[in-house]
Amino acid sequence: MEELSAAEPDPDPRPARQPERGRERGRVQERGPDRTPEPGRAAEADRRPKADRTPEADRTPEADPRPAATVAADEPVIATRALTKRYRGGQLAVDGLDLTVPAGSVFGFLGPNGSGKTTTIRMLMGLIEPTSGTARVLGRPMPRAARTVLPEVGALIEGPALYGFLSGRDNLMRYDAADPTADPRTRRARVAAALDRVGLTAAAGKKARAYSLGMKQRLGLAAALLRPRRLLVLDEPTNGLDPQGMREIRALVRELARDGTTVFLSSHLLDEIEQVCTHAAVMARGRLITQGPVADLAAGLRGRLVVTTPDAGEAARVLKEQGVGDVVVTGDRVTGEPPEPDRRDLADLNAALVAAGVRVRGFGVERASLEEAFVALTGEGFDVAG
Ligand SMILES: Nc1ncnc2c1ncn2[C@@H]1O[C@H](COP(=O)(O)OP(=O)(O)OP(=O)(O)O)[C@@H](O)[C@H]1O
Repeated sequence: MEELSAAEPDPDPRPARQPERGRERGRVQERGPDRTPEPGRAAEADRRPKADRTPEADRTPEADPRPAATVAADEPVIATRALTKRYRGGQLAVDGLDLTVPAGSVFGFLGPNGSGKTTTIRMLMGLIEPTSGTARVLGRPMPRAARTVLPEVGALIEGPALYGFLSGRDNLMRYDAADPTADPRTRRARVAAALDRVGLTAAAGKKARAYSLGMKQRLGLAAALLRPRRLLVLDEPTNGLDPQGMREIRALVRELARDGTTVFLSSHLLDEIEQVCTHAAVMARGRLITQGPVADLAAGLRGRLVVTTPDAGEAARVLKEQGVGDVVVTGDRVTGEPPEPDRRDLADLNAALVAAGVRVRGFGVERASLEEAFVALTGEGFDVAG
């Protein structure tokens, strides 16, 4: 959809599909002028020295006139407590969610289709009211503090709403002009900097309808970056992109994070989370399964023993004899569950293989993947078809 859509009166509108994006899944066109934080709108970032800023906790948020940017440095950028959404039809989409997104993290919000990711994001952005529970973004309660919080947040929820008949540059000029706090005298420079940031300078004069999906996503990011943001919320930012487009968006996200912006991105792609994120939360059927640093999520799991050998059959026999479980032979690879470290040393396993005349080319333990962690935690596969 290229045109800005008008706000829908229904507080829980169920999404229209976006045919041009070729998505398999329907979603709301969130970026209507009244419904989504305008990418071009932002308040001045707080420039007071840190020492002048006091923690939020002892203040009444409503009575507090300070901008959201004064949130204490160690306070989570997003914190929800028992956040719950039951849609009018009775569907429990989000069930008692306690989410903590640390400042400075690239936080992956992972879950199969229908697990409640978009519903959570819509509550965080103040687009829909929770049924119960609370959500704080940049230290302020949402949706109550949306007016002060949203200017600090750049959001790309589904594809960006663009005017196809305008060039990329003119689309950004429009977004910037919609920001009452944006100085028109510096508009051109701001737009040029944002285009440069996302690598669209060369294509800035082209009409947006001629942009590839990846270019449209980048233009959406540029719109979100017209002003400095403390938090970027990206809903499935690489969905529908080709591998090159995915790489570009991921590189951009990493770069933004290096500059100190907290990035909250939803995805149903496990490897994307592993590649880009420092932290992650895993959702299934509206409930939080786990959250924490990505490195820790799979660390609790034992990896799989992998032996590469031209003598796979013999190796499998020896490994079973040595107490290795679930031995699987695939070509010249033999894998299995290593015995508990206190029962058998890996060096002894290797020695046993060699003693039996197995020619070992490779021997090691492969780290468990996030996917294995997910399967272990939920007892079910990570089925993206939901
Ligand atoms: N407006 C609505 N009215 C009724 N049910 C809804 C509405 N929006 C979402 N749901 C339901 O709530 C559940 C969670 O949906 P949600 O879109 O939040 O999940 P998701 O993890 O973002 O999935 P996807 O990636 O497929 O969008 C699903 O069962 C969905 O059908």
